[in-house]
Amino acid sequence: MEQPINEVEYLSEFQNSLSEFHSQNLPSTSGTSYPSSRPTLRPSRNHTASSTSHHNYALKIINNVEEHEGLPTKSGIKQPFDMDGLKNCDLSGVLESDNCSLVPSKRADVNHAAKSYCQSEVTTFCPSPSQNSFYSTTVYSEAKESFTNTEVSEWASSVDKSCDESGEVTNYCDFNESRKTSIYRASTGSDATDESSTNSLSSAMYKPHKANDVRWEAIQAVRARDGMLEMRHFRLLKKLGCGDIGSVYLAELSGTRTSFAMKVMNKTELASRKKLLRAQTEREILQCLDHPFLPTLYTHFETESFSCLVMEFCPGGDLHALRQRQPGKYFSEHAVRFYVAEVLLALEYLHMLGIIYRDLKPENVLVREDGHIMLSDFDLSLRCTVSPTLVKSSNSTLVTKSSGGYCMEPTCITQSDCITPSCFTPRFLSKKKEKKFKLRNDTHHQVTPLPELIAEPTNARSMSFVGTHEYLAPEIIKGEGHGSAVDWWTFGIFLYELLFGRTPFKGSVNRATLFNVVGQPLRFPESPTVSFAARDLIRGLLVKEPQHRLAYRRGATEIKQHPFFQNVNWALIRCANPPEVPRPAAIRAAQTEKDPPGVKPSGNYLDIDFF
Ligand SMILES: Nc1ncnc2c1ncn2[C@@H]1O[C@H](COP(=O)(O)OP(=O)(O)OP(=O)(O)O)[C@@H](O)[C@H]1O
Repeated sequence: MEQPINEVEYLSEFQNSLSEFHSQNLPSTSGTSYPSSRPTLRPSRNHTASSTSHHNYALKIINNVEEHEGLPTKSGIKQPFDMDGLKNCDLSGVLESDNCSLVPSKRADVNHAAKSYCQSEVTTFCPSPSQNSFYSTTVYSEAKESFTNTEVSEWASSVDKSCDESGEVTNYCDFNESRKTSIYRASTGSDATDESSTNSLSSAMYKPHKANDVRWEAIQAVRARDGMLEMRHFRLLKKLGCGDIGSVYLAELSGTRTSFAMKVMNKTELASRKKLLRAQTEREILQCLDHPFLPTLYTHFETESFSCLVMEFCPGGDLHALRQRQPGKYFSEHAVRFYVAEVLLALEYLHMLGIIYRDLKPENVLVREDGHIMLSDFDLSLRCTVSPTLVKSSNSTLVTKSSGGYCMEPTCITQSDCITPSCFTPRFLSKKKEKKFKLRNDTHHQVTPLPELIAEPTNARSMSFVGTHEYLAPEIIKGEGHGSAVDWWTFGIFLYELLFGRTPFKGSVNRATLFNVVGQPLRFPESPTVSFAARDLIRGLLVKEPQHRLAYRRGATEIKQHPFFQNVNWALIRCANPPEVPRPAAIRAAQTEKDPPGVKPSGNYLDIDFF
């Protein structure tokens, strides 16, 4: 057996060799430098001060618009901020806690609805038993006010403290027992804790859709041999990037030829920056995901100094970089349809689990080895309860039959001009069987009413000021409290950016951008030419009042039914040919080449220090 290593030395040695490498001033690996990623706004560490400053900042934008060059005057726009509302809105304590309201819900209904929906496979993938237990172990409580604490006891105690200090928070926080602690307990104690060794985390081990994954098999084999995974099992090959709460490394599971992305977070730093909870939220969210367009957490382990998340490695870079490489720096409508359709399925799945993503932007959409996407970065996500409702049921026999079938949406039988026909039939079917399959499906569709499940956490509310300037929804900027509709706003901005190569409300500076989001109407550039359906979808999504926004009530279901997606086969999109597949040489380069010199970590941490 290999000798255990000192991971602090190991990592610092690795960092040193990287700096040495940088100082040699070697040419960039890619030869192309792209504009750095747009930083994400995060709640400040000081809740009370920062919450006030957010709103002061927002109010200042409106009250002092005259100061701002090139912006319309105050009289030129409707007063978009509710001053009285803000006065009455004490945000202390709720800012960083990301509290949300809990929908009173009957456990049985939830389980039944979720189960029926899973059987139908409308979303392609269903929550595993761990997710079902997510619903069933939730402590439901009726929220007196808009906010109910959903965080761990560690957090509750710090909020309690601020409640004592401010004396006002209790009006807004209706604490219930920590449901997080009842589902996943944070591993804080021991030096080396692989999740497999922790009972409370064992549900996270159940990933039914990973059965044939070589990486999963390699991990399981090491577990079977050594008991649990530790740092010594991995060889860190290169630094992939650096985020707000940690650095991501390309890592090889020693003795296997499998690569992973390992997010390494320094626990002392997390604690001193009060980011432990964010890190824990991200880990807990990753643990319950099992979806083709979302990251797989292969394992998590803790060492004395670090908390490490081992995820799937995406060698294709992100959509932000990929867009820069397109002619005109925008994607074709065909490619856009593919990417946004996959993102939509990922968001739908997240909402079904009560997770509001809140940080959609091309930088967070990574490209897998096969060209399909993976939504990454969950440290800003908001968790809340969701009450799935089966609004349209179908004959149970047919639903069962369909669960083994391929296609549930009425639109999916039409041949597509936007996504190659190969995606409409499973790859493993022969031509003859394909024909039969299509016939059977056609008939099926004519007679089978589709079940429709609404799993939109419509009642969730958070007051956090989080996101990326160009992607912030108006309700976040205005501090009105926001819910799942923010994901549909960002989805609209994302769609716009991929189609036009820029976001719709970008101003010369961040202040101007925020002002434009709130006060400026949506406009489309004359070129490139984009279909009416695409523009209509964007118009529906970029409605400033969340309650009038497309998908506000019925979530992704509404968007999937829009003509822009008319011919998309939702159930089989994961078998579709992606617009671009990373070339083997590019993959090899991503895996073997060292970092280019002077690479600045993307996604730099940006506190709201400019307020
Ligand atoms: N699974 C992955 N495969 C390949 N690269 C990855 C993977 N996950 C992250 N990265 C790279 O590592 C960088 C850091 O990722 P991380 O999720 O920690 O933060 P971020 O998204 O950049 O920023 P933040 O979390 O601060 O918003 C990313 O920019 C991305 O380039």
